[in-house]
Amino acid sequence: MAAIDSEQTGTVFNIQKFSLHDGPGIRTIVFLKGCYLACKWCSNPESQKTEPEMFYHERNCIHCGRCVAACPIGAIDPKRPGLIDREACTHCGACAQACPAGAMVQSGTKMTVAQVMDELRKDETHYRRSGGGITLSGGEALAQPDFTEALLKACKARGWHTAMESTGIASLKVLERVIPLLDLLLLDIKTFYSARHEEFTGHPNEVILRNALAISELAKNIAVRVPVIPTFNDDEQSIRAIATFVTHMKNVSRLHLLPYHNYGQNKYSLLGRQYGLIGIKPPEDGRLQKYKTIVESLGIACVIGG
Ligand SMILES: C[S@@+](CC[C@H](N)C(=O)[O-])C[C@H]1O[C@@H](n2cnc3c(N)ncnc32)[C@H](O)[C@@H]1O
Ligand code: SF4
Ligand code: SF4
Ligand code: SF4
Repeated sequence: MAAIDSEQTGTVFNIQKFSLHDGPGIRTIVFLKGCYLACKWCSNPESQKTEPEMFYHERNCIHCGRCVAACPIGAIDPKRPGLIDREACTHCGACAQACPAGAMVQSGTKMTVAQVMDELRKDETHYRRSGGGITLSGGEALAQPDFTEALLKACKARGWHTAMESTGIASLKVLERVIPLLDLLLLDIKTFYSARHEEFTGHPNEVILRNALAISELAKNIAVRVPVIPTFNDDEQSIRAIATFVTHMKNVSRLHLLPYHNYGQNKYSLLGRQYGLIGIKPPEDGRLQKYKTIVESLGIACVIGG
């Protein structure tokens, strides 16, 4: 394996330890910032922009004005600190550093591969004992290809199991560098229909579908994941179309149906944004069972949930 670039830098917004999801055993999930899509239901809205962003927790705010004084460009409203001119904001982080109350909190920080590895190594015994490892998530880890490649190489050099949650959006060159470093790829296919994809995620899906076929030649083990989102793809035709597409892919061990949840909804207001799917309820269990039967009828193992 080529030399590992431990000084490669990426923007990370969370390192979540002791996860029992997103791969086998006990895992650490490394969440990277930046995404090509903006799915209306996304539970990690803070992942979508590449740069660090500010969460404003109104209930913690003591209205001391320190963030306003610290901001070098006057982007924070003196009367309502939650009103940040997010277009003008340069992501310098001075407001969060000045806040004494944990009301202004920065999401996203630059880290080197060496710094992330220092964190991951603390749980190495758990990975070894449980057959676990690390999972890259986001955002889209492929949007930071050099960092992702260097981090995966560092993990493989220690013999850890590696996984990545992804939409597979990247150039073929990037895919060829990154995908072979994974023991498991959790690959989202959100819908087969491009116009519907564009309406709900901001982008069409031709590249995603084309890449999925290319990836399936490169990957050791793919678990396809379909977030089942009412008003978007929560119908038999949509699920059958995805599953039929998956029959043309190689190295797929199973397809997961992920029921919609609204766990990330409150984060939208903390970021000064509108949630795109207000009032939508998770799909009913009976419908999910029906979709599972459809997927299995095409010869694909199917699991409801992560
Ligand atoms: C946050 S995404 C990050 C990885 C990558 N961007 C993707 O979409 O595959 C991780 C997983 O969460 C799922 N997800 C995001 N928001 C969800 C929601 N509101 N309900 C159910 N699943 C959701 C995605 O479909 C994906 O499988
Ligand atoms: S991150 Fe910097 S530029 Fe943006 S609001 Fe805070 S202090 Fe102002
Ligand atoms: S520094 Fe923190 S507590 Fe003070 S006004 Fe700003 S957000 Fe509120
Ligand atoms: S692709 Fe993933 S991270 Fe990006 S917006 Fe959609 S669910 Fe969120």
